[in-house]
Amino acid sequence: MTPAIETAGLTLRYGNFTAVNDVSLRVATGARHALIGPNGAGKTSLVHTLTGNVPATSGTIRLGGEEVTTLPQAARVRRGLTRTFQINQLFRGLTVLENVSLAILERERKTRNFWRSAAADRAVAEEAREHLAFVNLDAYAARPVHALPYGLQRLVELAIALGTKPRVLVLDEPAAGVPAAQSEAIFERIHALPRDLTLLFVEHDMGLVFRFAERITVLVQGAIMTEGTPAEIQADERVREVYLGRRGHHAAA
Ligand SMILES: Nc1ncnc2c1ncn2[C@@H]1O[C@H](COP(=O)(O)OP(=O)(O)OP(=O)(O)O)[C@@H](O)[C@H]1O
Repeated sequence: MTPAIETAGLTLRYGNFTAVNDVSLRVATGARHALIGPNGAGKTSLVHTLTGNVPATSGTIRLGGEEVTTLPQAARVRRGLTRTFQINQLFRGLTVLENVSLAILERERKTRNFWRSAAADRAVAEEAREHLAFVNLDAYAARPVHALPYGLQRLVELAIALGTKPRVLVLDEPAAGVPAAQSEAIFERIHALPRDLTLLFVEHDMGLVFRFAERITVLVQGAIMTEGTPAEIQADERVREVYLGRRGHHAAA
């Protein structure tokens, strides 16, 4: 089966520094695939190139078999590759419902001639409410985003991403900065996403990674060190060494 994402020799340089080094990654359709590695390993840089925030220096990126290497981010989103929005990208003064509705409106405006009408507005609000119900935020729909606790704002990010109708969702530390009890709740919602939606996520908490990932790629100094099932990665001496710090500190230096 054609992978949801496939990169070949993907490289990203910042000046003389190679942040992503010759990465050939395959993410299967419907996968729950985690990207892990010590601080500074290049995880976020790899996400940036995949989603089109930063152009790759060399190599290729395919989305469902179609090459998207040089497409801008918005064009990749239209093809179904979405990255969760960061909190600072939310319209914090607008309500939760308005934020999710805007993502849907943007999608509709881009994909077909979408004339504003009462019926269209109703359809958008209805879909937005469905996404909010999915992340258990129905009760917060009318609140301004800034009034929500941080953990709930992160769930708004997820609802907004769903508003783009993704086929592949890339999540860069979806629960970072959130108290442990709430990060469980965020991952529980991510876990409940439809099985045909491919998930690639960066996560530091190994407990969450081993519970929710089915496939794990380990990145060290910009390159793939190994890839495997959670059991394989857990048993891998080299991975342990990286996380115990010796090579990890070196990598982060
Ligand atoms: N815009 C930039 N210009 C120059 N170097 C950068 C830039 N962005 C990141 N880097 C460097 O690239 C390396 C990889 O950073 P990146 O943020 O991708 O790692 P990471 O694995 O996501 O780390 P963390 O787990 O700490 O978030 C780091 O050494 C970082 O300092």
